[in-house]
Amino acid sequence: SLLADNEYDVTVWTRKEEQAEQMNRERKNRKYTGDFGLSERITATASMETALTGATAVIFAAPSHATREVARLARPFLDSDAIVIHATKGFEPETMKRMTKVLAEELTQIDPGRLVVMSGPCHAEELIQRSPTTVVVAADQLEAAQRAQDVLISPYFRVYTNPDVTGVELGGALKNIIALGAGLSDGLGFGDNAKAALLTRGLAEIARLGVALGGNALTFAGLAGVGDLVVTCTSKHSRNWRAGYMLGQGKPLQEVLETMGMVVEGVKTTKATYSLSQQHEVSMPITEQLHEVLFASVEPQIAVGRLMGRLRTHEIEDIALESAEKWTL
Ligand SMILES: NC(=O)C1=CN([C@@H]2O[C@H](COP(=O)(O)OP(=O)(O)OC[C@H]3O[C@@H](n4cnc5c(N)ncnc54)[C@H](O)[C@@H]3O)[C@@H](O)[C@H]2O)C=CC1
Ligand SMILES: O=C(CO)COP(=O)(O)O
Repeated sequence: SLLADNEYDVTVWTRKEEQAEQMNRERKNRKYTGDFGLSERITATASMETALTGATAVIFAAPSHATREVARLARPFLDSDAIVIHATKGFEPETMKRMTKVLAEELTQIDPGRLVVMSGPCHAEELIQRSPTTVVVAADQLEAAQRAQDVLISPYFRVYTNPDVTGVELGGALKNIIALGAGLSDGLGFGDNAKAALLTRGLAEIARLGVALGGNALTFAGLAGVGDLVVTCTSKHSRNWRAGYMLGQGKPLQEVLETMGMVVEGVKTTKATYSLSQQHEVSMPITEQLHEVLFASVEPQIAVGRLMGRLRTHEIEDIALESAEKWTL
């Protein structure tokens, strides 16, 4: 809808023929955006060839576990000059690869430096209402990020550029873990103090892993870091928060995922991130305890006790070290 407002003709690809037919017939995407009317500029199709023939800009927005499969379907029809943007927030589950890596491996006709990631605080439910929204686009090549910015920017959608592809992708993926934790905290009946703690200490561990994997620390203070963390931990639209809330109320994971019926990226991301943190020897206590709750049947209350009872430590190690003389560390 944003692109249609920007006066582009838009083709939405969906794997389900009946969904494409319903969208074209009723001019609504009932399951996902309810009664919101779709612009005449939008057409849906289940044919990748129809979707991509003549396309100058392509946005991949499948869940992370499906991105490789969708990219493989797209490869034969994608023009090598097209600007390719992805909006997926997660890792490939088995390989723990970031989405630009997966796309680079599959879309071999596209120069990897021109692959763009879009991330930041943006719930579709609000964007479709044209509520003011800001995001960041990152690519190795500035010209690619600027082309994406050009296509997407609108009076209600402000788009910033950033050269830090790694940081922007990691911020978008890792915030989902903390959103699960924030939901869980609310589901357990804890207050705003607990949620603020999760957000702040969550950001600290996101940035620790992000920097270890090559991201810029400042990116995590931006839209793809703290911005997305705030929206996803506090919004009623957040699926990850809602899933966490149900877990906090004592529902088993399988039941939570079935009730949601939509992708909850944070679950698979917790597994992948826990492995990455072990591999890179980065301390991620919140991720570790959430991993225990999700995959080792540890009771949330026990996990909270373990987090609160950890060995006492400095808030910011670097500042403590700078003050070593004063403090005689
Ligand atoms: N919903 C939102 O506001 C935002 C979502 N995202 C990201 O976008 C990605 C998708 O999320 P949503 O659209 O919200 O999820 P969703 O669960 O609402 O929709 C996912 C769509 O992907 C389709 N799909 C699932 N497996 C597929 C496969 N193997 N091949 C083709 N299509 C497949 C489903 O049929 C469904 O239409 C996620 O990575 C999410 O983090 C990013 C920013 C905002
Ligand atoms: O990434 C999002 C908003 O920026 C969507 O988050 P949820 O998956 O938690 O709904």
